[in-house]
Amino acid sequence: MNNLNEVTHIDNVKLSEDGKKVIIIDQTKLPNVTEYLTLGSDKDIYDAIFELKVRGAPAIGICAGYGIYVLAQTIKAETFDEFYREFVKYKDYLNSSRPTAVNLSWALNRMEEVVTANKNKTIGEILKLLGDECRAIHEEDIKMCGAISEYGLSLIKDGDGILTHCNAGPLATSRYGTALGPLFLGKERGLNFRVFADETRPLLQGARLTSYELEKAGIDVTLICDNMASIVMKNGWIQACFVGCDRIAANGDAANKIGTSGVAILAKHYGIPFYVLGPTSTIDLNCKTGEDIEIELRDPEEIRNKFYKEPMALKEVKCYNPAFDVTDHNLISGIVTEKGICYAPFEKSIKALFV
Ligand SMILES: CSC[C@@H](O)[C@@H](O)C(=O)COP(=O)(O)O
Repeated sequence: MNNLNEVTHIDNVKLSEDGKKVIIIDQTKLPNVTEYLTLGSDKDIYDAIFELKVRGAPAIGICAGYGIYVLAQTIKAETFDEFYREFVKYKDYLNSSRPTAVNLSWALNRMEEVVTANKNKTIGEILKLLGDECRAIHEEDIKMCGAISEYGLSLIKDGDGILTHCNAGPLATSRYGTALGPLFLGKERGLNFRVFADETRPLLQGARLTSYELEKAGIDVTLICDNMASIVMKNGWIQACFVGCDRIAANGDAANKIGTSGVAILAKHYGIPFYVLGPTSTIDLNCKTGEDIEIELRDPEEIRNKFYKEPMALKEVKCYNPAFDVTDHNLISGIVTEKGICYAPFEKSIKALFV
């Protein structure tokens, strides 16, 4: 296996062989240590998602699917009603771990539908179907990332400079990734891109994960601080911006890691195309616009002293720490999904994906 293959085919979330545990790579330890964690309890799974040990919208969905399956197997119930009551408790608990990435509730709802559609079956049969469903969620994501990578690759050419924000590579998904997928696929086909990765304050997904994945795969990557995006664009080094997404509203407004909307505004200023790449599982038609998307607020300590030996601000200093922002659809050149690329007017092109 070459390094490229090792990166694109990493097993960041999987089910244990006996199907009773979820195994993840602890992304908080990367890039220094590759440590696998085995999750068996509801608290283990909740904490892994809340603490970003597993992160990235599609990976969270895959982990939630496997997680609820693992927990469903521990339910002691004589009747369907007893089983369903406990199942919903676990589902609601996992669903409350993070609010913004819709893939979490999307995967959990899919799993619940398996239960409700099969009330007449035995609990053993329902468990078997749940096992099939969570594996299908994972398999489908692998296929979706492959298709997104192909469509994304059609938007860029050999030698282009691409700016990305946060991490939307294999660690955040299943294989290849979304925003980084076209770059890995291009590399496989002998194309060379020059990537600028925003470090992505405050949790540094760009520094810790994106530059790690790209460097390991032999792709030309330069890490920059978030406030350097403007200068690299002005220098003429960026031909396109590729970012992932956590929830896309029906009008094309797209929530992604905090700082993404700033990149889009800069790109518009410099006349650089700005693409959002994500699976249709990240589209939430229940959100009419970005206004309907809940933005996760996280612990101020992540700004004050995470990753520093000494705190970087006084303990009493107020901090505002939204984990995501919404990029206005007017700033987006195209939304790349596994079913094709949506262009403005997004309301129409997004709707067409679901007919
Ligand atoms: C393919 S992952 C797309 C997004 O989930 C990603 O860009 C992002 O914002 C992740 O945020 P995180 O807080 O690290 O889970």
